[in-house]
Amino acid sequence: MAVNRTDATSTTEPQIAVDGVSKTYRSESGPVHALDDVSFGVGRGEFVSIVGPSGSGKSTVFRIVAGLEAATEGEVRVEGLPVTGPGPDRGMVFQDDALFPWRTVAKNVAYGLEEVGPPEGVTVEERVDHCLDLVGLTEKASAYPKELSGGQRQRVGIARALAVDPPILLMDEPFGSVDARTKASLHRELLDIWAETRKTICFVTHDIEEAVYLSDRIVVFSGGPGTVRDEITVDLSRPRDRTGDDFTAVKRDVLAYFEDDED
Ligand SMILES: Nc1ncnc2c1ncn2[C@@H]1O[C@H](COP(=O)(O)OP(=O)(O)OP(=O)(O)O)[C@@H](O)[C@H]1O
Repeated sequence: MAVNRTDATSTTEPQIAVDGVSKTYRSESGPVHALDDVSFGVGRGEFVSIVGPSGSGKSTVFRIVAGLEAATEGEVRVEGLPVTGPGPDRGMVFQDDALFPWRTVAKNVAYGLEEVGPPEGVTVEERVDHCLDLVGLTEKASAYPKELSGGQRQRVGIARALAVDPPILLMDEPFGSVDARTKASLHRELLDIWAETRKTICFVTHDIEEAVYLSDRIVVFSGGPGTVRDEITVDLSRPRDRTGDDFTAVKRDVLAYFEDDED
């Protein structure tokens, strides 16, 4: 079950509310304080990126929002209801595409639908076809993951997350391991999908240019333990020109937070 329905709060709060979240891991070498009193919100239909140095808790907060990990203190609410585990309201895309090698592309995309069923009025096959079309992989439906490029595998991961039609897409460094050119085309495709589906996207990256290119807003983390250092609204029209003066100025603003970081 995704949420605990006994604790609904005000409807005026953002769709995703990360509220005073701290996280301490218990490891063999002692406790690791990964997050300290982290709060931020993500509005419905918004594209928000979390950036920060390595080890600042970006993946940890992602996993807590996804419901894969519990907060030590504080809570995450989605639509006002505390997250207690993963749910079909939050699709996840990871850096490691985590596809099933023994399943075809179509069967990988169908995976989540086998549990929750297709959206009303369509069959599993129609839904899979639609999602493969969204990511431009229709002709690879019968291929196996090993027959795909890294960028194509990430597209399958996105199609799989979209298949159950979650209102929220959580993405943890999804393009971290693809080359720069593929990354740029995946960026354009993701923005097209976002514009078409109006999903809320929460995106973790350490690539500042990627964050400025994609996001409405950037939440800047600082490390040791992870805290929210600032939030930057990216007030640039789309499509964005990575070489433009405005773009470069925002990038410089975000970079400035990293330059005086100890990391
Ligand atoms: N399962 C775990 N057990 C113990 N410590 C952990 C665990 N997962 C993460 N940590 C620690 O928590 C801190 C935050 O890690 P996290 O992976 O969230 O950072 P990050 O910002 O995503 O880093 P990166 O950009 O390098 O992926 C780090 O000090 C890390 O070593």
